[in-house]
Amino acid sequence: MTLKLGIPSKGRLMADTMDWFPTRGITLEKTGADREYAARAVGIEGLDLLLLSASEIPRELARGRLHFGVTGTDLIHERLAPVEAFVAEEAKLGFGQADLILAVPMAWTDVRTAHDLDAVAAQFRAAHGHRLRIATKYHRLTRAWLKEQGVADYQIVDSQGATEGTVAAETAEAIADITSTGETLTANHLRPLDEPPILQSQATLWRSLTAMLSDEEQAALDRFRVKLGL
Ligand SMILES: Nc1ncnc2c1ncn2[C@@H]1O[C@H](COP(=O)(O)OP(=O)(O)OP(=O)(O)O)[C@@H](O)[C@H]1O
Ligand SMILES: O=P(O)(O)OC[C@H]1O[C@H](OP(=O)(O)OP(=O)(O)O)[C@H](O)[C@@H]1O
Repeated sequence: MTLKLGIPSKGRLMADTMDWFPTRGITLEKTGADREYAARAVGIEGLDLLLLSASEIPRELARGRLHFGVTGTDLIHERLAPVEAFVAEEAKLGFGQADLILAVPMAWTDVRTAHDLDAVAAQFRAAHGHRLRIATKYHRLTRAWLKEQGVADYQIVDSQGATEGTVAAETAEAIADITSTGETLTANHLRPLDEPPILQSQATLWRSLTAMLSDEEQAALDRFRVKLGL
């Protein structure tokens, strides 16, 4: 058996990951056809490279099917609890920075803080016949943050993409999502609450704490960490 490293299979996160490893002496190369999810690592023995969905990497690390994985802090914290039971952070990679925030319509000029949101949420059900809806794919992190802030009268609406569009589509009144430049929020007439982010995320290299290791894999793991200067 060989050591398994999972990296995001598409987009900026994959490109930036492929640029980061050569700076540490390991080259990651796509192999096969253009759209084939196949790749290999050059410059290190006994390391299999797997291209996976960024959002599935946390689960594969937790199940011990990957020894190492690159994905965002947001996805790890959303999907694994407690994080430290499943993975150890090996290196922050310095890209993929984004904040998980809660945003409301720009027109809600008097909703600036979590406290304001709580006041609106409390009145919302009486006025509209249903609880205030918050669209997000970050269910766990959003619920935990709202609880901490004392906001109770809301419901989560699942949104796996184009979350900023849900307010205009009238399937939610507020959203919790990742933002970096803020352009998507502005374009969709949304504004983050004046609160620190729910979570600050960046692309990170994680090591599985649950993967069983043969002697051979342990040796490959040690070589990998030394090569990366970890
Ligand atoms: N605008 C952004 N700027 C910086 N990082 C971002 C941005 N949007 C998403 N990310 C980060 O990229 C990572 C992966 O996000 P992405 O949405 O591509 O995953 P995914 O949709 O789960 O992937 P897949 O479609 O393969 O399942 C997350 O950790 C996220 O924080
Ligand atoms: O603040 P900004 O720079 O505008 O970036 C924010 C956007 O980036 C991400 O979407 P992405 O395109 O990665 O896909 P998604 O909608 O599937 O999450 C995120 O979900 C926001 O929609």
